[in-house]
Amino acid sequence: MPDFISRVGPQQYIAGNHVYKYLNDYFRNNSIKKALVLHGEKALLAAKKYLPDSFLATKVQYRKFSGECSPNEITGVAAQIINEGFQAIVGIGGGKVLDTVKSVADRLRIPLILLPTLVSNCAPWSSLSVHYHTDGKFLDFDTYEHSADLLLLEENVLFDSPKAYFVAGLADTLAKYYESELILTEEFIHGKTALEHAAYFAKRCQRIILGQGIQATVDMEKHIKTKRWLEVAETVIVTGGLVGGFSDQYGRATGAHSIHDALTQFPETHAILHGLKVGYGILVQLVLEHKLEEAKEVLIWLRTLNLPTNLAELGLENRFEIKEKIAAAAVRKDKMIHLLPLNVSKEAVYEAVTGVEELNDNFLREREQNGVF
Ligand SMILES: NC(=O)c1ccc[n+]([C@@H]2O[C@H](COP(=O)([O-])OP(=O)(O)OC[C@H]3O[C@@H](n4cnc5c(N)ncnc54)[C@H](O)[C@@H]3O)[C@@H](O)[C@H]2O)c1
Ligand SMILES: [Zn+2]
Repeated sequence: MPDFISRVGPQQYIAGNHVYKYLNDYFRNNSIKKALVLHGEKALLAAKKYLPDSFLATKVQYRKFSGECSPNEITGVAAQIINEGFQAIVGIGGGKVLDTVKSVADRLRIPLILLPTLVSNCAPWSSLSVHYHTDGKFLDFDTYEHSADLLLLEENVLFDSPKAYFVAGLADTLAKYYESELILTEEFIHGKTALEHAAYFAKRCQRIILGQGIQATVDMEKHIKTKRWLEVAETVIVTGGLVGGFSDQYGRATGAHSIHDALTQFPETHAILHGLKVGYGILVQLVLEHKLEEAKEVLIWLRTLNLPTNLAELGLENRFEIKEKIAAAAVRKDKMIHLLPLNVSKEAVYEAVTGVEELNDNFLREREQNGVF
């Protein structure tokens, strides 16, 4: 087995205005006469006005997504494709729809076309799917040899998509830098071109998101589509995807995502979007690494975006039992936190969670002293 495998990204990637028009060319160039479109309901509503009025030589049929990227859904979609002779699959939606069509395309080895309708994570870019049981419980994930054949990022659809997912996507993408920093060290990546690229893209995620993420969110609120907004959106979808694409197991989730996973044991956090729990996880990881200045920088960034930075804002009490449960779950043997080149114990995570509370208290105290309320 090779040391690591790069699955860089889609064969073709087009971002811009009215890019769905390219679908007709793509179908014609690849002699696709019949294609199935799997779509979310809101996703299709958002995408519809940018889709071609008609498909020239291709019969396109729409199928509504069941809501979960489950083995049942994948088998059902694959069966329809086989029974009705579709030659390609198109996904229109968020990460769950895209992950489903990726699994179907891998199973049937047919062309895969992705039209994401959210700026929430790098699912449009990556060659992997996260699978769930029909009831929404996590099942497993699968990586594929083939990436998407075509990825179309329609700026208008993405710009009009819900801001909450965008902001959560920023925090999730920011984590890519902090989670891989201790692994993709200068010494380790030296001379390994793919890993050097991964480290470059991870750093770029951090720089663009900390530097421009807040302003891009304001642009979205004011409904002013700026170059800056586009750059930040592509950072979430493309640059974030390139980190994992180039680095395989070395650029995976580590500390912040283990804290995220530990938080999911509390029903109070279920309604909080994935990226927000990961954002809090970055703080815990940085305190664990004793990087208090960086933790403060991320804390200010998160607070400016009104994202949770402490237990109370996650709906949890700052109590011994809660912190103990978070620490115990985060350091379970199978957790990615152990990929960090640190000896991470339950006690250390407990201390880090406590440290994040102190960081919050200090920040609020300083702010009060400076007369800002
Ligand atoms: N494959 C990967 O590399 C990867 C990476 C990160 C996350 N994921 C997976 O992605 C999933 C999460 O994806 P997600 O956050 O993109 O959301 P999602 O696919 O769960 O969709 C969230 C909601 O947004 C709605 N929606 C989609 N487009 C919309 C639009 N334009 N306007 C209004 N509503 C719209 C959907 O109908 C849905 O209700 C999880 O299953 C996660 O495991 C996969
Ligand atoms: Zn994540």
